[in-house]
Amino acid sequence: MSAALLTPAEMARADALTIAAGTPGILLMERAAAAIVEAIEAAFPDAVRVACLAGPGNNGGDAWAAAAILQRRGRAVAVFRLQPPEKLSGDAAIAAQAFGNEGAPLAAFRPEAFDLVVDGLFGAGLSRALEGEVAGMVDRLNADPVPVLSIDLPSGISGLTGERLGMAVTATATVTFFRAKPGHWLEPGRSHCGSVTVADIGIAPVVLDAIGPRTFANEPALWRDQLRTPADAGHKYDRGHAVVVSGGAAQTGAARLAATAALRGGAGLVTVLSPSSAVLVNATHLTAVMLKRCDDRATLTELLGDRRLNALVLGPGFGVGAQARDYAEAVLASEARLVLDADGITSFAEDPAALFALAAQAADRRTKGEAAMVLTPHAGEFKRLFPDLAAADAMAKPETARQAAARARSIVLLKGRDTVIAAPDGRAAINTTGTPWLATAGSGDVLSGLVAAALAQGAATFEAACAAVWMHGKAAEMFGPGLIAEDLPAMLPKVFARLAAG
Ligand SMILES: NC(=O)C1=CN([C@@H]2O[C@H](COP(=O)(O)OP(=O)(O)OC[C@H]3O[C@@H](n4cnc5c(N)ncnc54)[C@H](O)[C@@H]3O)[C@@H](O)[C@H]2O)[C@H](O)CC1
Ligand SMILES: [K+]
Repeated sequence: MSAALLTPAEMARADALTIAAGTPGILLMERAAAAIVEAIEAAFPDAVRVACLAGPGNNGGDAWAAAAILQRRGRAVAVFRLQPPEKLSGDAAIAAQAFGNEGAPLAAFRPEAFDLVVDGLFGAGLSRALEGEVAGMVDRLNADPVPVLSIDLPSGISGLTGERLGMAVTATATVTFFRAKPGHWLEPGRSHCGSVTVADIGIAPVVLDAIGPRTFANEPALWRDQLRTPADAGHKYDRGHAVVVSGGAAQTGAARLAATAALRGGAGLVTVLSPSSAVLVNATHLTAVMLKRCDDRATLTELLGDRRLNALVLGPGFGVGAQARDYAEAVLASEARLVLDADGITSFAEDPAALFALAAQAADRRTKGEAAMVLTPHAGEFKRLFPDLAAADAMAKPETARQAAARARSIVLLKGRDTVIAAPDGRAAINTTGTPWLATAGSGDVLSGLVAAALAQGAATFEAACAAVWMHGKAAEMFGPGLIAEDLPAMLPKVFARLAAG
């Protein structure tokens, strides 16, 4: 469960359970402070003049406690605080008292006079936008090149949604405790954190049993065991047979990108189903990927009668309209699982409920009612199927995707700089890989193919989507700048090697 993310409320519960089990809060604070200092020693060994900014609560308490340790280690430390020590309460008051002096008012802080700034203004307790002198100070701090280490969260960032409340500190590094929060992985919070360290401060993982986290960082631990390598599988049929439906003669590239990705992603066999008008075009481009003619729903239904064809991608380059709806219905009536993307999604914009009903029927036929469909919308396509959820912009992205997944009885893979994958049972994973270069034509087609590859191998539907998103992003990271969609499938061998290396 190391991939579990805790909301600020769940984190407070973890604190409370730990304190109730006998660990004094001040000890947690001292361990937090020790972790902060350790991160400073590692990342900023030469910082002599350190400013610790202390807010009115326990985030500030962490800053006072860290200042005391830094001072004992010979660094020139100055505390700038929103409240004088006598105004503090609880553990923060204890930590402030333990520091040698009462610090100076925040207004006296000048970033340029320091080698490092420790941001202990607000953390999990941030409840409204930064305002007044704090807002002005954060502005000045962000404008200055001095490195910043934020405690728990960059002040101004919501731990739940990653949103900036008004404005927020831009940190070089962030040290959080026990488990990361959604705000460390969701934009813009992710971009404000710099490098994130999750420190162990003695909270026992057993508290997670009581908390029951439902949000995860999308790391291989979530799904690695669901992928099959040729070693596990006896022969190619054991790794399934993915199918991609091609568009007409002028729109065949998207399907081939998805098909190539499905093959590279580990499906044992891949077939492109092509309308007669595009068979020749597809045939001239395909080698290991097989090709079959398919012009209507009856043919598709007959082909899917062969249950070895167990995963199908519909949408990329297919065209918006009734045939897409017909084909989706045929797949959901079969034993194959469906990846519905692009035009396939848009074709249901007039009647999303019809799609969700088909998906629910398909799920009801599966063991444990497992989702039979993965929807892979970007924000615009998401809005076509879930206009009300897309409009609820105060809702955290994992929650938006979760509600959509429950409504659609499908896995919702909501693409973006911070892609979120959600399941009808409430689980949501925030992706941790990728680069801005992925915003290029055809990148989504490749992702759909990778989802189909994992489904073909028999991975559970949620884990298949998580694995595909992680590998898609890792392939982009490993390729580097100048990426185009065609470059991605060829990177998969390196991604698999990285996965095998652990
Ligand atoms: N999680 C752990 O194991 C530990 C967490 N620690 C640290 O505790 C903070 C959370 O402390 P808390 O007192 O609940 O909240 P904050 O310090 O983040 O906020 C203080 C206080 O500020 C007020 N406030 C909120 N928003 C604003 C605003 N925009 N302007 C002015 N004032 C605001 C509000 O009243 C808050 O209560 C956590 O982040 C960790 O750093 C433990 O110390 C160590 C273990
Ligand atoms: K902070």
